[in-house]
Amino acid sequence: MLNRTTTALLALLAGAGRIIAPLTVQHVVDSGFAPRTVGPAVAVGAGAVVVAGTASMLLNRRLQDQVETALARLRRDGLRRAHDMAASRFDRTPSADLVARLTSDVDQVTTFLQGGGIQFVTNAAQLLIATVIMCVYSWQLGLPVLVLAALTLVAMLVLQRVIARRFGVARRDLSRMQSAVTESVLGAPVIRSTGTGERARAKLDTAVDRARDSLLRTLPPLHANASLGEVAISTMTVAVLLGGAYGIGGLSAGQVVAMVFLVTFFVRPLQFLVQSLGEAQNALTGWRRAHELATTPSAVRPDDLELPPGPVEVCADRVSARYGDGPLVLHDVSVRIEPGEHVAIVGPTGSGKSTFAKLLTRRLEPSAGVITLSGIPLDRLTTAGRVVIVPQDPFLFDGTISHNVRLGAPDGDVERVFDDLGLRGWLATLPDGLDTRVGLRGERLSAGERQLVALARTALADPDLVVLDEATSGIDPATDMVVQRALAVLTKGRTTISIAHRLNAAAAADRVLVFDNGRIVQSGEHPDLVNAPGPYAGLVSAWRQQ
Ligand SMILES: Nc1ncnc2c1ncn2[C@@H]1O[C@H](COP(=O)(O)OP(=O)(O)OP(=O)(O)O)[C@@H](O)[C@H]1O
Repeated sequence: MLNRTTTALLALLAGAGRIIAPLTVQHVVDSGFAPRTVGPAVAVGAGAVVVAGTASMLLNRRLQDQVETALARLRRDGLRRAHDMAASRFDRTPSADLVARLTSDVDQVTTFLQGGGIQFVTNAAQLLIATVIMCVYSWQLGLPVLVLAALTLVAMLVLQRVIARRFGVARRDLSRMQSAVTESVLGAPVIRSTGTGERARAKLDTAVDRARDSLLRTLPPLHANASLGEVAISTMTVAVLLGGAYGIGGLSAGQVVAMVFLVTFFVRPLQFLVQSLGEAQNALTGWRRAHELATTPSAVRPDDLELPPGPVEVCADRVSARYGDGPLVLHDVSVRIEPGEHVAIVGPTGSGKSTFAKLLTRRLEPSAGVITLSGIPLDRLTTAGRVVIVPQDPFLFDGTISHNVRLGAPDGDVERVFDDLGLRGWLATLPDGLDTRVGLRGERLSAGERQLVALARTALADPDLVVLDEATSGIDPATDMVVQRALAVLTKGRTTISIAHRLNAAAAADRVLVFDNGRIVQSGEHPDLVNAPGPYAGLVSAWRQQ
């Protein structure tokens, strides 16, 4: 409350300080420029300017401080919520949208403030004070000024709409141009090798031209808006002077001059407020989008249960799944996986293997049926650190190998993990061992090496259920052997469900589940299934031919 009062007080001081000048001018004119009034009037005017300047500076600092602190909190809360978000929702939300909410949307507010938006408050105060003083001087002269101001306001708002619409188109064309530039740069090797440079450049030229034209179309209404302010000031000044000259309102010469000044002090903030309206709306939208993320209910519930220690039993009971409103892609899947069992999931492409893995890691919720881990329904469990998925192409952070494996744990443990997984030899081949930098998303490592880092990371997390999506390509035979050895150590004694794309991986599992068309159509040990009639025998013979 006290905070708000101080802010309002500073705004009034900043606004009123500027308006003292016309009053002192009136005093001097009405005294017939008597030397004894000029000195004090100048002193009062100068004092008012200093007070207004100081109040304005304090107000700006105060508002900027408060807003930036709030924005920092918004960013932090938003990121926490993004981390706490249910995996299924996180997967459905485009990552670009989440990133935008925490960066460019929040930046809109800062841009607005730095672009003078913070003077919104001072200008509003100035507008208010100028209106009151004008009406106190003479309502007969104040009234036409207010009527003209209302007409100007309507015209400005109409222009502002046009400006906003044209800027909207310009922003869309600019982002299309940015996408075209990004594609052209990232896809340069493809464009070069396919000899399609001419076509790619033509496409880019069109995007650049369109963005330029759209930006140019925003200029006429912007200029019209600026001119409108000048026309309004001139018209009102003439109205006040004519009114004053004909004695309307019975004003003294000094008061008429002061009124002329006040007209300027009135129209300028009006113009500023209307012009900033669009940016203020943008900033507000940005704020709202970030706020929406920061206040998303957390998916982590305080009454979530912990998994009992030790290897996990997995049970799916008549589970079906679909993506959004689409058709069912898993139908009535029922299976029980023993604690510590290694199960390989195989099947033709599109048969539902990854969908089943997504259900186990809650990146998708079943549309029917229940999945339990060690007897507890999955949606009642907190599984962080206990259930870990190793994807085909794991995400690596831009840092060292050690940083990517550790993610917070002490260094000693990292070395032990590499020893345990038999990866010392591989580490020795790297230029800086554990301190080798992996680059953005691990681009400086090969696909196989990224898998090794992910396996070490998983081993350090020490999970009880490992869901593994076996990498299908990009791994050379030598690295593959190292990966397989590390995998054997990692999965020992842990329940493991791996989506297998190769014969070796399927043959090494305790049991194979064969998916087809969203159903489990075969289940058993590899030697039994190979000789049994069914799709598995076909898959195996296809693998052998490869
Ligand atoms: N995000 C998604 N949105 C909509 N449909 C999807 C999505 N992901 C998968 N599907 C559909 O679900 C079905 C099962 O796909 P899934 O990825 O589970 O198959 P898969 O057996 O893992 O295939 P692959 O071996 O090619 O990875 C397919 O018809 C696929 O088109």
